[in-house]
Amino acid sequence: MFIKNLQLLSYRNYENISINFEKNVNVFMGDNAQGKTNILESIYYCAFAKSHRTNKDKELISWDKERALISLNIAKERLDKKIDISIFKDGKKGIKVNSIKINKIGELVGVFNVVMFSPEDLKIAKESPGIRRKFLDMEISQLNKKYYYSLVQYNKILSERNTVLKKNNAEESMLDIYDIQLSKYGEYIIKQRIEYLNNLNSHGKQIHRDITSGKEEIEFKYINSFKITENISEDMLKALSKDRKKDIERRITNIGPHRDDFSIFINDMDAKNYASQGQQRTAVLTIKFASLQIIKDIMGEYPVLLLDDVLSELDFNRKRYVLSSINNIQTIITCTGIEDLYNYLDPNAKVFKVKKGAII
Ligand SMILES: Nc1ncnc2c1ncn2[C@@H]1O[C@H](COP(=O)(O)OP(=O)(O)OP(=O)(O)O)[C@@H](O)[C@H]1O
Repeated sequence: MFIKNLQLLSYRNYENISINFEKNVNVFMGDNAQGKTNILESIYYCAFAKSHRTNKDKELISWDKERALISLNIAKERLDKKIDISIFKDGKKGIKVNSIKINKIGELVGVFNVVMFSPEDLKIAKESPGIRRKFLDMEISQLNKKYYYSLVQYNKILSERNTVLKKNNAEESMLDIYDIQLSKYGEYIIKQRIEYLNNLNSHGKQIHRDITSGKEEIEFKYINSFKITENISEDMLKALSKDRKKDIERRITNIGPHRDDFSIFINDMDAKNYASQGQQRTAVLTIKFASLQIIKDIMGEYPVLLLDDVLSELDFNRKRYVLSSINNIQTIITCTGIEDLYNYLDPNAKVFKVKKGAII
């Protein structure tokens, strides 16, 4: 799939712009704080109805305006799609797909697939488990609606369970009901995450060898917050029951997929503790390129790749790997200069200059 056109109205520092994209490589070049990331952010928003860098939608609306509008025209192999999103100051949003209003975000997720690589993604390799869970949840949700809905349900039940735990004298009969429901959704979530990591291993291992010229082996391993066997929902139910006293004491649910994690091993060493910054960056690059392949396998076509200011941080070989691996993948790159990319850039690449919310 590829984006044909993007229109922004009152979106951050864009008053009213329309951009026609090249099918392959598009580069947005400009000094800092001119509006390059804002373009990628608005595209990402059309995939998840969420910004990649803020939870406060209000920030996306131009300061002196009441409403922002994003319109994205996408060419897909089967049927072209048009996504229109209005974001209002009071936190509400209106979403249309092919001019038909949708009521649930779940109906949007998966319509348009995207893989974003931004400097914040380095946190996947080195920071807390929540970042890695978020990565898994976003990636799997865009491939599998049932996963998205299961996650929404799981989080709702979890929050209700935690509310009961926060009361003095937690009502145990309520906890019994929540435990059964959590275990049912929990099993599905864990199974899908493990399957995703299997896919990440099957693509990522070769990609990582290619990027590191065979010097490094990578492996991804799911880490459960409780012991699992063939029957995960039963295991989870038992673990919740075993931890009930602790949960009541601490007033929070201590096990479940909301506490799981995954490890990245590079040459059998946990990247979180032992990898250099360069190795962590390469591991994330591998994850992103493997994600592209997983989406292609499942959805039948490549997603759009968004590279936000990450090329300048990569060394010569990695930069070359990226730019030689994006044939047939629409890629939108932001950077402050392209001198060092010229030799590898697709000759048909379209270069846009961004200056103070205007595109040249
Ligand atoms: N709600 C808003 N209304 C108007 N302008 C905004 C709003 N939010 C952010 N901006 C402006 O957008 C600009 C930042 O844009 P962006 O984050 O896309 O920068 P960038 O070109 O990617 O820069 P860098 O290279 O530093 O990452 C700033 O000038 C900021 O003042």
